[in-house]
Amino acid sequence: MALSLLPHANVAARVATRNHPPPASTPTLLRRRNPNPLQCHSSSSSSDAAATSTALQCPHFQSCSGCTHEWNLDRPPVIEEAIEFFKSLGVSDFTFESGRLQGLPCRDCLPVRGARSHQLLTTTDRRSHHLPRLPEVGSQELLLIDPIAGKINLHRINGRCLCTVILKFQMAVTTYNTSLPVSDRYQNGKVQISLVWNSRNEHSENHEKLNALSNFLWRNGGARSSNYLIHSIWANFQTSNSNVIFGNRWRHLLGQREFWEHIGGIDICLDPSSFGQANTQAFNSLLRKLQKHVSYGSSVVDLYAGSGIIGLSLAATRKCRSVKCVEINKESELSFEKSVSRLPKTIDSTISWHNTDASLEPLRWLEGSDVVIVDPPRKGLHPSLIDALRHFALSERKIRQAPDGSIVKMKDEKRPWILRAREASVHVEGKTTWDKSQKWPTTLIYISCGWESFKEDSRNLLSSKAWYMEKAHAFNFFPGTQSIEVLAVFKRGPRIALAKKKAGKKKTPR
Ligand SMILES: C[S@@+](CC[C@H](N)C(=O)[O-])C[C@H]1O[C@@H](n2cnc3c(N)ncnc32)[C@H](O)[C@@H]1O
Repeated sequence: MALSLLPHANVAARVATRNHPPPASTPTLLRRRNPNPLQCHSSSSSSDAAATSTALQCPHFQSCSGCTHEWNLDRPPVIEEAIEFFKSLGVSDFTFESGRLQGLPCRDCLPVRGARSHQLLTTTDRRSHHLPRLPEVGSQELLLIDPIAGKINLHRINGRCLCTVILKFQMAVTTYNTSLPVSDRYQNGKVQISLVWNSRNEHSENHEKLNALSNFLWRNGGARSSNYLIHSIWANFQTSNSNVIFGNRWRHLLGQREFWEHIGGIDICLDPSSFGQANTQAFNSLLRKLQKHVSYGSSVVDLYAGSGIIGLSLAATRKCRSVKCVEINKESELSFEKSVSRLPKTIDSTISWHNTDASLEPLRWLEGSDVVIVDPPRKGLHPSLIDALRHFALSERKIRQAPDGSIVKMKDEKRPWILRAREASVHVEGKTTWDKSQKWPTTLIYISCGWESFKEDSRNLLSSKAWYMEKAHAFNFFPGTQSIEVLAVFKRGPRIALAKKKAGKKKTPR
């Protein structure tokens, strides 16, 4: 079934890797969680068994463009560079959690091209080979998809080619089924399918193909089928030729409307239109680590917040006095609202979600919080936000001297979209009234999925000595790739050497 779609040279290079598994070595730095059962039972710890347990074990490796290495998945090559990078910034206790290595990612969006193959919709594509497999269907009269290497091949539905009507599809797996023991939930996940349709809306021509396709999928994988694997089917309408993944119009077609996950200690609702992390388990580990870096009762601003998972999880687990989420995608608002509705009633936190561009007026969003969280897209932080982070950190004395403790200039703003953005789209008031005296973040937590942009942003932040980096952790969100997810904690001010700190302590009179 796997088709060789890569250029020849690329395939040859991978064959070479496959033929020579490197010796299994797990440096002390690399701590494995949920080790593969193979490894647990190998008290003889033969190097073969160890090498297998950290191998990709994917039949599509040679034909799929998703993964770059097949062996030692618990130590992606980029880790060597990361160790050196963090050491150069004064962080020598950098940690890397490799987590579970096989069958993890829960979300992917793949383009549709070409026409070949004989499958309904399997999930044996790049990075998604773990997803529950949908039944294979031999009929050539129906939709046939082969999601290898991101190239999904459509055949025909009722004799007509579909390639011109469907652009791509997104699949997301929910493991939220509280009637199952936690250990069984992953294997029993259900798939939410979003079909990105090349038309303006559900009434445009081709709508009968959309209905036929979704009904076909539902009949074969929906709640009443013997292979119940599909959680829901959505359509998105997108006619643009640009790189934009989704259009603005969404329609829920079949199955359950709400898609829930339990991450970071809370229930989270994720509509297909809002951002969702691809590896739920690794993201959960990241959130657990992040929570330890936020003091109880902090005020938090969560920039690039998506549907607010990070901020809401902190509100619940760190009893934050306030959480402000800032996100540019309006579609995430509904998911945020639904998640707020399931927060424990005991939470006494003022929570808000603002639909705006975090790079406009960044000082306004930073003011009044102890902790700022940034989780930007791959390209990293906006220059205006980096400037703002450096600016207030360097202007500390000026801030203290300002009569109202504020350095945000209150110009007479008239632009309606700025004024609208200042108002929270969602606002939940806490019960306790806190002292609202002005303050500025002393902790900056940077979550990054773009290693190159992260390095550059870190250098920019640190160059003025406005911040120093205190801790750094990385997580294996996509085993088999060079991609790592970084969690870095910065503290305001210049780094105070440990020796100096100790010396200072001795002098303190008792
Ligand atoms: C990597 S995602 C993180 C989302 C969220 N923190 C999470 O973990 O689910 C980046 C988010 O930044 C949002 N974003 C991109 N540019 C933005 C901007 N200029 N201002 C605010 N949000 C932005 C995207 O829409 C996306 O939801």
